[in-house]
Amino acid sequence: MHRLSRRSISAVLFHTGGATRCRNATAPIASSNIFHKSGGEIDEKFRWYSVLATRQSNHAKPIKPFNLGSSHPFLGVRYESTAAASDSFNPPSEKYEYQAEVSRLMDLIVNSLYSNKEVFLRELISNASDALDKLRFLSVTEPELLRNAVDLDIRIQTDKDNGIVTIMDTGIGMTREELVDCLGTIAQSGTAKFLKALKESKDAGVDSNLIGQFGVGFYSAFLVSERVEVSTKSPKSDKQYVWEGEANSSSYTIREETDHAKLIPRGTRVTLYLKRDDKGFAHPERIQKLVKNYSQFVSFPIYTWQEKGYTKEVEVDEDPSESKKDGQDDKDVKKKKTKTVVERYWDWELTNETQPIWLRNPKEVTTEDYNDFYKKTFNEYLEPLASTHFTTEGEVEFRSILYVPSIAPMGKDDIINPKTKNIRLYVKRVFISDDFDGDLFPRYLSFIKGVVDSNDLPLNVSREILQESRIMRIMKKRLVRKAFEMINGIAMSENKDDYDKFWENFGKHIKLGILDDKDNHKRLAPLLRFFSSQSEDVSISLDEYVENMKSEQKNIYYIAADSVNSARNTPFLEKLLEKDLEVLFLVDPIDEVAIQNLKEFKDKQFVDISKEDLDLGEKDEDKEKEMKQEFGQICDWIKKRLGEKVAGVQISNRLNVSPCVLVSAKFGWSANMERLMKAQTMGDSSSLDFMRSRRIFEINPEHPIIKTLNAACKSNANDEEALRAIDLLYDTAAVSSGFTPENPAQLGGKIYEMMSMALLAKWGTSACDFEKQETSSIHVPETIEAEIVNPPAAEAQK
Ligand SMILES: Nc1ncnc2c1ncn2[C@@H]1O[C@H](COP(=O)(O)OP(=O)(O)OP(=O)(O)O)[C@@H](O)[C@H]1O
Repeated sequence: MHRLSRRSISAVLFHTGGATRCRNATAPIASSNIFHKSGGEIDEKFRWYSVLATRQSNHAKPIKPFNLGSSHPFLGVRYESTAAASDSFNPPSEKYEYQAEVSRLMDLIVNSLYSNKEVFLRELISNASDALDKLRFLSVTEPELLRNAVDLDIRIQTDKDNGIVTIMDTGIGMTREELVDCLGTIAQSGTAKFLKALKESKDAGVDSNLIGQFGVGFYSAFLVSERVEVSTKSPKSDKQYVWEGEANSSSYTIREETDHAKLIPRGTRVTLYLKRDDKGFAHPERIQKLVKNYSQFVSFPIYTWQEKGYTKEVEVDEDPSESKKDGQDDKDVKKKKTKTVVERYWDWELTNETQPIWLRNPKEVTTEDYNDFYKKTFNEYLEPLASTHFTTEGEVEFRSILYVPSIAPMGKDDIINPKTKNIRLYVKRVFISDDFDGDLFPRYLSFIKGVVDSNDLPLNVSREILQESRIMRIMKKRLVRKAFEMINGIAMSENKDDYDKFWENFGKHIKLGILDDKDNHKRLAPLLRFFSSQSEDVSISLDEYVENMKSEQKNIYYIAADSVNSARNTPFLEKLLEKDLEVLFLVDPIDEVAIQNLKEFKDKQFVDISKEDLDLGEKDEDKEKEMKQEFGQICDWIKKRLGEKVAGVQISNRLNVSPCVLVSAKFGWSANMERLMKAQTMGDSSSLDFMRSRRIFEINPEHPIIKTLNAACKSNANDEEALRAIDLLYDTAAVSSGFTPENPAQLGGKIYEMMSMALLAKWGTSACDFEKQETSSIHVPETIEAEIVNPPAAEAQK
């Protein structure tokens, strides 16, 4: 008989010119049809045939795990490689090109990803489970979809002799169009994410962990298979179709299934013809182990085809001459002799736990179970930071398990993207949706993952109905409260690292919550963390700050800056450090707005120490009066010189080292905010001018510069040098107070000018003379040398 190899099949291509479906902008391949030569003996062809296990024993009767019903398509069937299989005539196949991305992915899967191959089973089971979910969901409004009375389950059968694994489901199946759409293109997020992560991966080689993290969906079948066949029947179509693809091929074929032995009432059968080195996956025990490991929490029963055995007694024929005793005849001896034998048979075995974990009693579920469920449900690689399992009763009843992931989602946009598919909503165990737009959690808590199962919502619920639903609103409130309890649990935990991790990953979300959710300020505020003047390396909570407050201290002080380093060195801190008052350092751009929104914590007002009217609780009216008398004139003189640049000049109560500082108006932008707003205008900050807050110039009356200027003002208010010193003082104060100088080059010029004046005064020689001198011959007088080592300004700073 003519033997037709697969290679020769693909070579037998006939151009028919018939209608060919070809998608994705790839050039249509000429309508090529593959004919399986009638009567040809083809190795790879397998036929389904029924083998009902013979169960004769009345001893250990095998227990059937469930009643399949006679119409079940997969009842006790197994593959057999047989030549007789090719008797039927296969209809023409249509050939399609994969979308470019799929080709790239396939190439990667086949040629680069060697480790973690076993995830193929997880991916295919997950697809089967999704297909069953879809069917169950649609059948709520279209009960006729379930007209073929087959159970909703997944069955995995192996043929270890031939290296074949088959995953079958009775789910929604696919029409011909859906086959092209789903198994030739990448539209869905998981695989697209994988490709993106791969692209972003710095090293040119492939990180084998990525596949474990993301999965590559259906295409992972090619991790282990040289050929994949998907035979599928949708209730929307009268016909069953077969998709066939090979590793290392840029195209696939689709044909109609005509072999009656292979027809199924509904669902999908994925047949994997394993690569030579991967045939080990076709061992029934290995598949069983993988199902237990990866798909324990799939909410449909998963059966695997297992060899079983039971013992029975059988009679043994013996040689009568050996055992016959006097008076016994042959018959008596035979009757008594039996032996125990093991009878082998094959049957389906339920391999997973079908009661959803959230329906179980929390006391019986271990942390490991929760973590496994999390990883498997959300395709996560790392364990969650925390989880909570609860049932709410009363007005609305629902069960839920929520998780805090251990890392923030990749990509900057995710922080404000509430469409995360992180919450899976079930109604009476039927999966309804994971597509929520802030309906169950506010956007700042969109990182929370979990499942919610309610008996109170209608099954045929649309998004619009969900949004309007009072039940959803109540659910949202309770879920948010539980999420806060869970996060608080991390904060309270003895393991400080956990909260540090949480804060690093989701601190921004919490701050966003302060802006977005006024009603929950009381829950959000204790979660905030900041560095402070007394804790520069370890961030502290507001509770810790309040506990650490001085008895007479009324306010919570803060300064916003671009880094801890700038905050630590700001002149605004001087007096507070001296008085041992703690100051929070707000170094994240969102911090300042968040704190301004919060306004107070435990009845203590937040006070920006860079703003006017700073009250440090030490009012001495007599001293103030005295100071005003002594320095009132210089204040007016400086204001006159600076004109519109400042709204006023005042004697400062916050300085003890610096000569002056530029403070912002109470309700205006701080220097930090001005810098941030300017950065957002991308260069053109003219529109911001009117938004700038008025600035107040504060002077330190104890500082030698101010004292000297005070004397100059009193003796000659028109002294040019003194007036220029005021200009420089203003520019320098602006810089040290965190403002951007208006004219940096001019400021540089002023500093150089002052430097030359100072040098000339000290060295008593002109620059020209200085240049003329040999460096080695410069004589530094002893007194000056001492001053350089320990300059007067430095002494003042001490
Ligand atoms: N057993 C199946 N029954 C019905 N449709 C299926 C089945 N397997 C795959 N599909 C269809 O093929 C599509 C692509 O599958 P694939 O596994 O590549 O991605 P996905 O399941 O959508 O996403 P992900 O794997 O990231 O969860 C699915 O969305 C589904 O529409």
